[in-house]
Amino acid sequence: MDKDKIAELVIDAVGGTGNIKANGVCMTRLRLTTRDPSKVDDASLLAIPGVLGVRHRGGAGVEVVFGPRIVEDVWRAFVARTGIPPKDGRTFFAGVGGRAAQPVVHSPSTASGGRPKAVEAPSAPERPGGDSSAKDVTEAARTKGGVVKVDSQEDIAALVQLLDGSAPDAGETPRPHAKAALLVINGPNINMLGVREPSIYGTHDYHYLERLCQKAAREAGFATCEVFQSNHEGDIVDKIQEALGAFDGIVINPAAYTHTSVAILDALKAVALPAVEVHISQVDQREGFRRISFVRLACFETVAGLGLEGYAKAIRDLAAHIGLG
Ligand SMILES: O=C1C[C@@](O)(C(=O)O)C[C@@H](O)[C@@H]1O
Repeated sequence: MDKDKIAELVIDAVGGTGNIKANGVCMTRLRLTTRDPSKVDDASLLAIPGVLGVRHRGGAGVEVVFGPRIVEDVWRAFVARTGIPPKDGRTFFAGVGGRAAQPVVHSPSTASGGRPKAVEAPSAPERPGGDSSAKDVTEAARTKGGVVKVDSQEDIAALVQLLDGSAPDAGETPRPHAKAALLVINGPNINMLGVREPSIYGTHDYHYLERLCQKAAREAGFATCEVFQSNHEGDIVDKIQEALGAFDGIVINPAAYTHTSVAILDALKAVALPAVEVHISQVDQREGFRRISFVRLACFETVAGLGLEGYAKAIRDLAAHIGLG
């Protein structure tokens, strides 16, 4: 949908221009201060295309969460329509098209820190290129194209929060998208479940996995779940690209492409949807080449070695990550 139309719908849903006292924008959110917060219609806001959530701050503050790519366009249209200048006269941030690679936490499920944990072998995997720290990304944000400004502790904290997928600040009330859609992607030979190496991958067939994912998605609060499988790298890249704007998160088992595909990594980075990597087997305890995962660099968590049940965990963790439930 056109950003101007989205801005118009936002303005209507918060009670019209007359109800808006101040506005601002951060990397992911349109931040408004209202005159009468009771006029804010959360359901209408959540129904607007591109809106990922609504958060209330203090008595009169409301934040409409869009995500890093579209928020600034919507905000510009919003300012043009309302004529209300930004609160502090500055824009915040734009132009980082995707999340940075997240370090995978290789720890038991009691890992601390409030963010989803990886369920993986305890040994550190080899990862091509290494991790990007938030500091590196912040620096990149300053120097690369399309960037407006990242110059305060608050900006950096917000950037870290986005990269980290960490919990919202105390006092905020996360309200997830009313119709969250999940995409589960499976790579080559996963359609051979039940037949292929049952001692490693179990005896259940692919149809069983599809049903398991559908059930887990429903229970986790997703409104829809598509389970996709392909033996072809390009088809998986196409599917990931098509997910932009159509799905709220991805659970992916790239199978053998895990260990080889920069193209799938790049597609995941391009769409920047929250993603979980899942493997049926304990990849870190098998042949050396299975310890390399390219896609891991674009996923906030890896679940491995839990059999097909690992998909259910990945789906639950993704749901928690995007604020469902
Ligand atoms: O096909 C697969 C399946 C797999 O991704 C798993 O789910 O354990 C592990 C990969 O190494 C392998 O190529």
